[in-house]
Amino acid sequence: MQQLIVELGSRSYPIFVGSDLLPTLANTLQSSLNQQIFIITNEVVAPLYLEAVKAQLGARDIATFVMPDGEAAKTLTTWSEALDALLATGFARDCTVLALGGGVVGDLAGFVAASFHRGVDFVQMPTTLLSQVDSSVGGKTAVNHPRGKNLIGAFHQPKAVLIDTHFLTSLPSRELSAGLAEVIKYGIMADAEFFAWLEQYMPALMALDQRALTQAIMRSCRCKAEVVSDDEREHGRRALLNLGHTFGHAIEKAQGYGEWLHGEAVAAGMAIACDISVEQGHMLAADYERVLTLLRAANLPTSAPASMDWDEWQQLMLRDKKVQGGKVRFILPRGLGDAVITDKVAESLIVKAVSRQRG
Ligand SMILES: NC(=O)c1ccc[n+]([C@@H]2O[C@H](COP(=O)([O-])OP(=O)(O)OC[C@H]3O[C@@H](n4cnc5c(N)ncnc54)[C@H](O)[C@@H]3O)[C@@H](O)[C@H]2O)c1
Ligand SMILES: O=C(O)C(=O)C[C@@H](O)[C@H](O)[C@H](O)COP(=O)(O)O
Ligand SMILES: [Zn+2]
Repeated sequence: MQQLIVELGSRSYPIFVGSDLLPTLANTLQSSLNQQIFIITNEVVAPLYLEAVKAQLGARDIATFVMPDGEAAKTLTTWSEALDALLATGFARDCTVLALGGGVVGDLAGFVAASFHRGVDFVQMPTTLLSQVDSSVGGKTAVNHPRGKNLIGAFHQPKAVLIDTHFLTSLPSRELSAGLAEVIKYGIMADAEFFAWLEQYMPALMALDQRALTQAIMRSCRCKAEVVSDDEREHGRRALLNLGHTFGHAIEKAQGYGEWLHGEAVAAGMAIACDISVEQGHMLAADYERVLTLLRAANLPTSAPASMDWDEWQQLMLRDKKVQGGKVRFILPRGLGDAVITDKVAESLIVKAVSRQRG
């Protein structure tokens, strides 16, 4: 098992990464779990892993909320139902909310933990690649709104994150690819060497090679942890983790939550951001081609759906949480391993980039 720490002073927490952590779960999480544990999971993950997790928690008081599957369930309605179930347990403020599932479960459970009794302990057991490399770390919790993605939520850091790569053995390949989009994101925005490593190891990652997966997860979590430690509440550089998301969130909303997976939409969004950067004379055309090649090697889309017109793009992007003074702020790469936050992008470049079709 490997471990790293998200440094946040008195709220610092460990991330444990390994390939068979379930049997020693209680030991590993001993200091992070309370006596009363409210597990939030979903209808797909529960039959696969819930009993095994409960069996490891020993003589604790355990209650469970099983939510519907999918992005469409990341709503205030599900959040409210989870809170009803939690209130019905009679659990007190010293309970732990444990998220067992992908990013949808984690984001919703985190918001339940942030709001129950004004905030209780939260532990993440992410079961998708995307949640293991990104959403379980950093404390962004949220639900979607018909007007846009993640519009309602809170910052609420977990007490611990337990990443078991064994979970990935049951993950559908489309979901694996979606997770790889966020992995590739770290390479583009912050780490050119990691990007080159991914070019070499993408076939191994797609084949679920355990060594390669562990390395990719560790490097991704290290990158995210470092950014979060530096700027927990996104006053500045944390926004770089949003590379591809201004476009991606617009795609997810426009297509109907769950039609495009989050990672797929982010992949297309990153291709658009790189395209703009090339047009602005920053990213080299050759590096842009490397990005497209790597996204394709991970079976990810590299262009937006043709059905979206410019009015829809504009409307949706203006609801992005990075908007300041009525201006949309974009995360644009300057080259591989480097990105900036900017509101200085000619509209014509954006129109061109979102409507360019590459198949
Ligand atoms: N909070 C953050 O910092 C952050 C970061 C990135 C993404 N997100 C959010 O995360 C969400 C996407 O997360 P996701 O990609 O994990 O999607 P998801 O949670 O919908 O999981 C993907 C699918 O895989 C299933 N699944 C989960 N674990 C499985 C397993 N081990 N075996 C088989 N099936 C399994 C799920 O039931 C679901 O059908 C989005 O809502 C996105 O906005 C949040
Ligand atoms: O942790 C962050 O910060 C991120 O931006 C990570 C993103 O991958 C993630 O999708 C996040 O939920 C997006 O945040 P939002 O503030 O744009 O809703
Ligand atoms: Zn994301």
